[in-house]
Amino acid sequence: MGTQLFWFKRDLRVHDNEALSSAAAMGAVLCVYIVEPSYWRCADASQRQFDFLRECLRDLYRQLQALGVRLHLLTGEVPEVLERLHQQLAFSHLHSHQETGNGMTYKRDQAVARWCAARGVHWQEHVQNGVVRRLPSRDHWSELWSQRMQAPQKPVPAMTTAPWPWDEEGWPDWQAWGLPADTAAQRQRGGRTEACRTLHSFLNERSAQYRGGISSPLSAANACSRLSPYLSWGCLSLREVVQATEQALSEPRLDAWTRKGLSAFISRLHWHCHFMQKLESEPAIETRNMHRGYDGLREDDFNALHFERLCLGQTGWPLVDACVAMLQQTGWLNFRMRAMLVSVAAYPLWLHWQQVGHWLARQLIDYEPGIHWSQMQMQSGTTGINTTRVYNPIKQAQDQDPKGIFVRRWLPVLRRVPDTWLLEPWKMPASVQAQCGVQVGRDWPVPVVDLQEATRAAKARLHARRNTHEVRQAKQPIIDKHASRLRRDRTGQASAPAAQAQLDL
Ligand SMILES: Cc1cc2nc3c(=O)[nH]c(=O)nc-3n(C[C@H](O)[C@H](O)[C@H](O)COP(=O)(O)OP(=O)(O)OC[C@H]3O[C@@H](n4cnc5c(N)ncnc54)[C@H](O)[C@@H]3O)c2cc1C
Repeated sequence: MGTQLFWFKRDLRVHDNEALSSAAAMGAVLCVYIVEPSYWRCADASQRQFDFLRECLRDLYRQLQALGVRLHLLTGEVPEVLERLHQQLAFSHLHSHQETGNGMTYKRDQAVARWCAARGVHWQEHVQNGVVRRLPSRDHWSELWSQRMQAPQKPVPAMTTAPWPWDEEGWPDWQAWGLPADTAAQRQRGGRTEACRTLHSFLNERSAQYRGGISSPLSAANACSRLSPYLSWGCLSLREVVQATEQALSEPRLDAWTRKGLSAFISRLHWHCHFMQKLESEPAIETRNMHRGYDGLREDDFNALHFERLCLGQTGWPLVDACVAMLQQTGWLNFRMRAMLVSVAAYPLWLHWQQVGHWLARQLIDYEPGIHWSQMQMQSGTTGINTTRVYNPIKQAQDQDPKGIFVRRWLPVLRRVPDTWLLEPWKMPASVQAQCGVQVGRDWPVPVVDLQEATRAAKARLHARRNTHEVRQAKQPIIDKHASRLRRDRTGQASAPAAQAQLDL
């Protein structure tokens, strides 16, 4: 066999890396990571993700070094880089994982396939998780997912390497690309070492808080597993997380509360691939409504002021603005708060999901296009197959942050506002404003719309569309293509098949 080229994508680990094991079994391997300027120019990419990736690659470099193999970094568009490399070193096989990425990576992979065909290079794309390429029907998808998750993990392979034909390249300078600077000072650190530490602390120390702790933004940062960025970048395989959790569940002394929490956690790992499968099966949902009957609903009404207030965290609704502040600093939010942000954007602010989705994606260090765009559409009411969920940010604050601890933590300006006015500071009488030193209009914005009125109007517009004959008629094919065939009970256990399962919040 000739030289095997291994192309790391979002699978930044050597353990349980099916594609790497397969390449190593076929001969001497050259391992590359290609930094693609056109990817980083996409509207859903950001410097905080770029910085996180760099940490992942540093860690991967050390993992490979321990195997006597070097990770080579290259910068450029993938087909051009492959062409340059191939001229120096005629590799026979290209190995990678299948990727369910954004529109740019989808087109890039098509270009790579054409390049491989033209050069006679055999491209082996391996399965990475529970997402099935060219899935004919959703009917048996869950069984396939379980089979893949139960398969044995691939051990770290023994490897031989080939001589590298070029000088080593350095890490590219983000600023030199002229892209906006964006760092998240309190974000998680990248790399498998951190990923394993996080998995270990979740399973051994934090999982008792999972049940009951994941909805409030106060407890969620510790109660949630925090594995999302490591799963998105492939520092951990989904299978190893599923199997480690099952191992923890098999511990006879585990209490019932933690057991239920861990079962619910496994059901979310299932949802990880369930949502990604939607984008894999229909890449267009990144750019257009899943249900075309909702086309034109919000597109022409885009309000730049509403969008600016959302992105700056100046909507005037304290829980929303506190979530934006946390997101800017950490690159992470729990599910309920993400859903609330999108609901506020989609209903009272009446913003189309695409611009909001790009902004939110750039904030997230765990950005996973398949989950993200499916969730954006679901929370905006354009899938046509999910119940409309509208989150009232004032009620959410009463339920999830009743003492205002989270809001005051992330919005120092509100620290001296008395509890009575904390959820609606713009209603504070002038005397209270003077007492606490917060002047409405100067220190705190008045919301751009009346929450109740704007939400009522938005729901009415959406429901008017939903109730038309054409929209109802077009629902079934979407259910057939995308809906889960499992109904889950509150613990996340799969039970009887259902036309459309909803995520337990
Ligand atoms: C508008 C919106 C956008 C989102 N964008 C992303 C995204 O880009 N990347 C991403 O990983 N998650 C996304 N989610 C889902 C969810 O919010 C995050 O997975 C979760 O907050 C990550 O934290 P965790 O790993 O601690 O979660 P845990 O509760 O510990 O869950 C473990 C894992 O299960 C998966 N998971 C959990 N909840 C969901 C869900 N609702 N749908 C699909 N998979 C889930 C994730 O892989 C997660 O890492 C989004 C949700 C919404 C509402």
